[in-house]
Formats: sequence, C-alpha cells, structure tokens
Amino acid sequence: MSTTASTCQHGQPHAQKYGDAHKGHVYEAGTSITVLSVPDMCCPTESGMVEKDLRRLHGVTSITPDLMRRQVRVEYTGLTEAELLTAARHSGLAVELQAEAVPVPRNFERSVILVEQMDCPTEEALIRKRLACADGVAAMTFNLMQRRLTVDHAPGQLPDVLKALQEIGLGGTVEPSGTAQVQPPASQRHASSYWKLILGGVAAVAAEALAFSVGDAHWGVIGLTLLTIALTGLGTYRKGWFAVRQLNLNIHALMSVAVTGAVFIGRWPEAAMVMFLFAVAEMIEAKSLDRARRAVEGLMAMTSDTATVKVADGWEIVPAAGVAIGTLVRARPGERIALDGQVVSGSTTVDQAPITGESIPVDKSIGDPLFAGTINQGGEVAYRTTAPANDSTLARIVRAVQDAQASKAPTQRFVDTFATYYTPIVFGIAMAVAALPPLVAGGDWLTWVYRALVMLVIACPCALVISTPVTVVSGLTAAARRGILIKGGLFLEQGHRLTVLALDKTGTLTQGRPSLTDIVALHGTQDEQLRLAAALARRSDHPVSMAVGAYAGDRFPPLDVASFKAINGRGVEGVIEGVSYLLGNHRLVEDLNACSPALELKLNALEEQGKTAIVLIGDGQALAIFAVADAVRPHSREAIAELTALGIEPVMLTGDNRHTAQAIARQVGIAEVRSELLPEHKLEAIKEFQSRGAVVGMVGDGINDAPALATADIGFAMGAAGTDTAIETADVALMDDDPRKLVGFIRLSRATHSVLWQNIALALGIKAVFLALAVLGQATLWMAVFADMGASLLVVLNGLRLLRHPANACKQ
Ligand SMILES: Nc1ncnc2c1ncn2[C@@H]1O[C@H](COP(=O)(O)OP(=O)(O)OP(=O)(O)O)[C@@H](O)[C@H]1O
Ligand SMILES: [Zn+2]
Repeated sequence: MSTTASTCQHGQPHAQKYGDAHKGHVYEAGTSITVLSVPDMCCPTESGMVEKDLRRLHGVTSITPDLMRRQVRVEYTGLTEAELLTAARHSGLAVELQAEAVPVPRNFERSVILVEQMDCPTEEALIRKRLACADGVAAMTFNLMQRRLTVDHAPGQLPDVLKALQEIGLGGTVEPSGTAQVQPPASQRHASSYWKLILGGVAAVAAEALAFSVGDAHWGVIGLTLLTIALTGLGTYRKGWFAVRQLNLNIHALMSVAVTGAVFIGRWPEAAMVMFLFAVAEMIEAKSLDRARRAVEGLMAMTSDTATVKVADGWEIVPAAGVAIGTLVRARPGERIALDGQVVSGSTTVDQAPITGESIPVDKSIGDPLFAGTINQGGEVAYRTTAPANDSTLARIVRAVQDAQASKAPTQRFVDTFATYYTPIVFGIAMAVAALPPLVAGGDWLTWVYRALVMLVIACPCALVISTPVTVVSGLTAAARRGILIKGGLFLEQGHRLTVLALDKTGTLTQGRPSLTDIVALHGTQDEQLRLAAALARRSDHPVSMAVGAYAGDRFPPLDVASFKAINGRGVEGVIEGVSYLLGNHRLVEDLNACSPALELKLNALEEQGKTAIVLIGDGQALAIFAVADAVRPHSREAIAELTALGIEPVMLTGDNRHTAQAIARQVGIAEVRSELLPEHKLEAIKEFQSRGAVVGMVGDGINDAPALATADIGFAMGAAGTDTAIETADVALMDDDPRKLVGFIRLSRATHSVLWQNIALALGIKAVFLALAVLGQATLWMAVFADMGASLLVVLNGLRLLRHPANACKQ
C-alpha cells in the first residue's frame, strides 16, 4: 500500500502539499509513502538488513523502521511497490504491504473503494494516472491483494472519483468508512510452534540425560540433538543464513554459528540445549514486546463499536465506524460516547479520563464538545458528530503515539551506532581467542574454540538495542494514558534537560476567560461608553475584548462598525457613526498621545489589583476605562512550586502590562516576569534564554505565540483536546488545561531517562562480565545464552515498568 501525492499526466505536479504528523514535514507532490509490514523483524539487526536493501534502490528518500510495530515506512519517488517488495525481501525476511495507512491529511476525507478488476500493477498505474488529474485528490493508496483503493480527497469529491474510475472502465464500490482503522498486526505465533517448542525441550533434556550415562558422542544423543535443532532451530538457521549472506551478524547468524560450532567440537547435548533455550527466550522477548505495543493500542480499546443514531422513526444502533459527520447520536447515562461531537440537547457530566487522564467529571451542556471513548455519567444527551470514528481525538492520539515511536530518540541513535561497532569487534575478539592461543602458545584447539563460541553468543547487541524503543514506547504510552501527548521520543528524552519553562499568562496560568469588573466613565455615562466599547469588542476574539462584549450582552441594539482593525498587542479600532474609536491598552493610549497623569493613576490602581485595563478613545480623547480580571487557574500555584522544586526556572511571558503581570506572578509564585511583550518579543525572549545555554520549554495556546512555541526546545500546548491544531503542532500536547501536567511530563521524562541509562548499563555490564568469564574459560554456552537473553528480558521488563509510572505523579 502506498500513498501518492498527485502528479498530473502532463507531468505538472499539483500545487498542493500536505503536512504530516511529524513536525514540519511536508511532502512534495510526487512522493510516495509505503508502509511495509515485516512480522519477523524483532531485532534491530533485522531492521538494519531491510534498511540496507532498500537503500540500494535509487529513488528511496527516507526509511523509518519501527521495531515495535514491525513496520518499515518508506518514502520514495519513481519506484513501484513491487520493486520495493523485491528489494526488501532480499533480506530473507517475509515482507508484505501494510494495510494500515498514513494519517488522513487535514481537511480531507478518506474513502475506501473496492475495485474488483484491479489486481495487477498495470491497473494501478492506470488509476494513478487518471486520478492524479482529478481535482481534490490528495493521495491514493493501493492494496492490490485486497483490490482496495484508498483515496484521500476533498469533501464531496467522492462522486467525481467514482466517475473517473468508470471512465477508465474499472468502476468500483465504496466500502463503509472505518476500514482504515488502527489495527494491531496479528501475532505470528501459531499453536503448532508451541508444540514444537515443548517437544524440542523434551528432546533436549533427553539428550542431556542420555549423554550423562552414555557420553556425548552416542548416536542416541546425536539423534535427539538433531531432533531438537529441527524442531526449534530451523527458523534461526534460515534467518541466520540470510544475514550471513549479507555479511550481517545478527543474533540468528551468531546463534547458528555457535550451535554449529558446538556440534563440530562434539558438544552435542549442549548444542541441543542452547538451541532450545534460545527459542524459548526469543518467544518470551517477542511476547514482552507485544505487550508494549498493545499498551498503545489499548488506548483505542476504550471506544465503543456501536452508536445509537437518529433515524426517521426513532433511534437505531449502528456500527460507529460507518457514522458520517453531522449525524445525530444519542448517549444514555453510563454509556461510552461513541464518536466525537457537539452536544445539541440535554446536559450531563462526562468522565474524560480516556482523553485527559483525569477522572473528575466535566459538565457538558449544549454546544460543548464530546470525545469518543469518554463516559457519560449524568443524563441523556444528543450530539452531532464532528469526526468519523477513525479520526476521533482518541484515534488521533493513538496515531500520534504510534508515529512518535517511529522517530528515533537520541539515545536510540547512539545505541544503534554503538551496536554496529560492538558486534564486529566482539566477533573479531572471538576469532582471535579461537585461533591465537592454540597457534601461538600451543593451547588446546577445542578449549579455545569453545570459549570463542561462548563469546559469539555474547556478541549480540539485541538486549542493548531493544531496550531503548521499549522504554520510549512505554514512556510515551504512560504519558498518553494520563492525557499528555508527546510527539516523539526526542521530546520525552529531552524533557529531563529543561532548565527554563516559559509560560504564557493568559489561558495558561490564568483561565483565559476574563470577566469585566470595572467601568470608569471619564466622559458621559457608563452605558453610553459601554455601548461603543461593546460594539468594537464584539468584533474581536481577544479574551479581553470578549469580556467587554459578554458584559454588555444584548443590552444595546447592535451598532455598525466600519473599517474595523485589530492592532497587534494593543487593541482594536473602528468607525462608528462616522467617528473613529479605539479600544486598547495603555500602550495604545500612549501611541495616540491621549494619556494624562490622572488617567495613568487610575490605570495603575486597577492594574495593581491584577486586572487588565483598557481604554476607549474617541476623537483622540480617553472616554472610559474598562477593567477585566482573569482568575488564576486553581492548580497554577501548586504546579509552579513543584516545577521550581524540580529545579526548573519558571518565567512568565505576557503581552499584558507590567503591573497586572506582576500581580498575577505574585499569586502563582513566579519570580521572573517579562511583560508588555509583542508576539515577536516572546520569540526573542526564548532565543535569549537559549543563548545563555538554557534548554527552554514554552507553554502557550498556540494562537499568537506559535513562533515562540516552535523556537522553544519543547513547545507545550494546553487544553489540546478541543483544538485539532494544538494536537498536531505542539511537541507536547496536554489534553486538558491542568498545569500540573507539566510537572507530570517532567517527572516521566526524568524517569524515562534514568531507565534508558539503567538499561544501557545493565546490558553492557552483563556482557562485559561474561566476556571476561568467557576468555577465562569460566563461562559455558548455556550461561551465555541465559546471560544474553536474561539481559534482554531484564531491560525489556525494566522499560515496561514505565507503564506503571505512578498515575498521580503530577499530584505528589
Ligand atoms: N483585541 C483586543 N481587544 C482588547 N484589548 C486588546 C486586544 N488586543 C490586545 N489588547 C490589549 O493588549 C494587551 C496585549 O495583548 P496580547 O494579545 O499581545 O497579549 P495577551 O495574549 O493578552 O496576553 P498573554 O501574552 O499573557 O497571552 C492585552 O492585555 C490587552 O490589554
Ligand atoms: Zn501613560
């Protein structure tokens, strides 16, 4: 399956580009993306083999292996899927096209069309060419095996796509949506493999027992050994052979050499036991990895499969996957909300823990958003759906976590590089140990070859390499479960290095919903001035303006405002009944030379109470002051105190005036305040901290602080559940607006960091000890297998521990 951005017949790529979940990633038209599924790829040496083969192809631009999902994502131009498959299969591993697709681009819909006659690449090419010229088609993905064509198209374009298919004589039928759901790759293990393993174990033990009484070289022992290898080791040999052919020393190659070597030096029962133990250990390791992978998919399990939708004569239960946007759906008390939507009747309280990690009930009434997977605890509500099942907020969280896994964290990159040197070096030492002592010092060949074989088993870097992705995935999943969406292992790992955290005032430390507290008329009556101010304020969605507009309500008949304009960081202006008015902060008053000592005194008095004051100016004269107050979030103070205790310096950045900023800062316990900043100044502040060597996080709403968020080492968005953009653009999205989640993130990041390094130390430590024991002749093959696999298991389990990182980490 591949996704192709459109290229037209005449070779003109469409102007269209679309972003990816990965930060800042935009594909040029003409790039295809294919996700290959490699079920046997469980160790990085194997992904390395696939990667190497794919790199040889001209036109491959990017390869991202994902061990956890056993997938390889390939970006390429000018190649066919068949060529990709052939190349990838050269590694000897089974490779298939992955049925699961790339995220739907924003503002596009995804349709799955069954094209009965499409079963060979010629038809694929035909469709590609025809649809590339259709308007509004962003991407196509083909699955020839299932004869399915998936098209991402602009809403309402589906009929045109079908018509285009008719025109080229293929036609097609639309399948119900939801087919492109996140699906766990089926586990590859069959019951028969368990039986083989058990029988192999029995044969290995029998070989050992028999050898005890009749000696190693007895035909019975040899027979039982060969039986064990046949039952448990053929896969290892096969994979090992493919690797060796590519001069790649993966665990299978090393084990094959070790077992074969043991056989050659006459250690039959040991060969049987080592083969068997290795097969068991591999199975256990695969199981633990599955567990890490399922933890992510488990997030998705919280949705309900059916929805109760409105039909002509009442309500009907239908599969949630097929419900279109805009459908009226009902949720009874105690039920899970089936789809994302907006309440249209009734009111209730909802447990939003699946999204935010907080099980405090949230009130919902008409107009409020509902999220699929959350639990309706109060009354019955009806809501209109706003997203298909496979694009709900929860589904997007799951996809973001899965995508995050694939991007390598810095430690992982380091470990991978290390591993590429480690194995050949240990292999070289093993060769020297086998050959040098007998040649140079007249040592016993069998003894030294045996010691070398032990070293081969230790030469596998699997434990080391697998530990990082497992740890990172566990950390990402643990975070998602408590409502913290981290967009890459990089950010999870970097969190522990943060030294400065810049926080926006409005909406971050405060609730962002100020209300009007004072009106001071300087001329005329309060009502007269409020009428004018409200007319201007209603045109703006700035929280300060909204407070003025809300206070006025519909007390006054609406006034016409001409030439309305927002003045960045200052206020708004417009012409009412032929007179030009402005409404804005002190800076605006100064700009207009409309200030006076008396006015200044009044402004300061209000501001020192933590209120934001704005002035209505008409005909160059200050007419009235309006003050609004924004309540500090209940947990801001606590969160700031904990951040400070963790050694992170909180800094408040705000466009608001100095007095108000300082009053709020005092309330929440922040010492350093930067006020009266224009949006570009926030960016400069971040850069300034960075130039001092600080690792800077920035928390904001992403509206006027987007540049600062992007420049910060880690950009946090709060209250992301309701806003699609925040989920997609922030590095870390906090699903609700509890600032204590910032503390939770830092703690989790620190825990992840220490687990990563514990694992590296553990894996390398065990290897180092065994390497020494092997050279000294104190280690047996058995012990080496135990040590190697034991190390793998230990690091995997240690990584999985993060999944249980205390849920209340942010409240301690
Ligand atoms: N549309 C507007 N209506 C009323 N006042 C405004 C408007 N735009 C700006 N102001 C005034 O200018 C100040 C700075 O605005 P700006 O949007 O830069 O910061 P902010 O978003 O309010 O604060 P923060 O930086 O803490 O989020 C506001 O506090 C307000 O007094
Ligand atoms: Zn002044």
